[in-house]
Amino acid sequence: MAPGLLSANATRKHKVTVIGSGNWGSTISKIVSENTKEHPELFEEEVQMWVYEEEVEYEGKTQKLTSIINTHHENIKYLPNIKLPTNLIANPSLEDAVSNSSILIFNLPHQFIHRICGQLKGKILPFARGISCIKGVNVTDEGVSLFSEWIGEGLGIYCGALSGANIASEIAAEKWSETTIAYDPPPMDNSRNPSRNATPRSGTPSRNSPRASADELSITPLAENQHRDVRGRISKTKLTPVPQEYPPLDHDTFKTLFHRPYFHVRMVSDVAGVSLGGALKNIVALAAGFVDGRGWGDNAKAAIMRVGLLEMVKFGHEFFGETISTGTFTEESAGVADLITSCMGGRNFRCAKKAVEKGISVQEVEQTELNGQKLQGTSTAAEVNSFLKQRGLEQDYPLFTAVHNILEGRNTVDDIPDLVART
Ligand SMILES: NC(=O)c1ccc[n+]([C@@H]2O[C@H](COP(=O)([O-])OP(=O)(O)OC[C@H]3O[C@@H](n4cnc5c(N)ncnc54)[C@H](O)[C@@H]3O)[C@@H](O)[C@H]2O)c1
Ligand SMILES: O=P(O)(O)OC[C@H](O)CO
Repeated sequence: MAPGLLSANATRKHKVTVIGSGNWGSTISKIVSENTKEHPELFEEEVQMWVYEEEVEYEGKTQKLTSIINTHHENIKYLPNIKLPTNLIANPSLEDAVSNSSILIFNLPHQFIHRICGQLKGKILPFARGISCIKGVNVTDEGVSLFSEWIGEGLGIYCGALSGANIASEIAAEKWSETTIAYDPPPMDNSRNPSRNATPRSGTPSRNSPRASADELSITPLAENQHRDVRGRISKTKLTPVPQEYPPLDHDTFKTLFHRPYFHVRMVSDVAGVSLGGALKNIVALAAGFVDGRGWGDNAKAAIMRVGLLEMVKFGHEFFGETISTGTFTEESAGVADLITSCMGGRNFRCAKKAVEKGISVQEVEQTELNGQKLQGTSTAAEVNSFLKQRGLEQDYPLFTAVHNILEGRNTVDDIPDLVART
């Protein structure tokens, strides 16, 4: 960052907490800890990582995972053989880990986020800002929401999203990759340096959108105390501005926090597109594993990716059409690139492939092969299916529906070609 861009009033530094310490949680913690150390003008050097405490066997003794991480600087269970920076502190207390943190990075399997957010209510700084690295969707009776919006509304903060073609083990080994961070800074955070967030809001209002009236959408200028939710509506959440004593929380600051020579960041504003791409590609990756496990080869896998991408874009436009940009799916790491890497080597792909090869369930492979790591595709397939079924739309998403039905034993892999034939 050019020093001249930093506000002259910035006397405080941002404290960063990562909530979650799995395979990706530990990798992202490594990345941000390297950057807080390199940028003391913006961030406190020490990074907190909340760890769901476990007892693990290490050097012939049963020990707490947090104490192993803090002593040996390695998460031996979820990210073995990778040295973690010494300024990264593993903390088993959620409340203590988030205390006084102005940047909260949510990075845990989506099945645990409800309970964690419930525990965080009232415990975080009112002006904290979040980045969700979670790949999943939240389905309730009212509809489907993204974790970025669900966290933001639940905790009364603004929350962006990070997602991309990011298999954690490769990034932890510092092999080059790209990612996408979507952050649409609330104007109140931006007023000190409006030119610093040059990326325009992407996406165009949908004509068929039932959710937001035209004058609510991004064509309407916002008042100083307003901001938009991820669907482009004027948000009902009342935000507390980031105090002037802190460096502004904008695209430049977030890029400085996450960008590494081996982890290239592109900043965009389409939070819905970035969040949705990361969630839906996990369903497609299961399908890719199914056909690969069946021995059908690369042509079949490419067909799965083509159909899957179409369903991802269709879902985005149909349910988040107000703001979502097709370009997020077709041009960003969070879209097509994540789809490809996940269908070639992700955990969802690998477990689905092995399940077909061995004639057992994907859940069984997850239990026996992943050493506590969690698949996101199986629950996302069920959640998306329940949402589509309630609306009578299963037939409009034949691949998503086929994946759920195969997981449930109602279809087999051999049915896939006929089920997706019209797409
Ligand atoms: N691993 C990857 O390559 C990768 C890459 C990009 C994004 N992601 C996404 O990142 C998110 C986090 O995944 P991950 O790979 O870090 O996790 P993981 O599957 O490696 O680890 C599971 C985590 O869940 C924790 N946990 C277990 N039981 C718990 C409980 N009851 N309450 C709270 N936590 C509990 C464990 O301590 C562990 O940290 C997911 O949404 C995933 O899709 C993963
Ligand atoms: O291993 P998966 O299937 O959870 O996918 C990992 C990442 O999301 C790939 O970008």
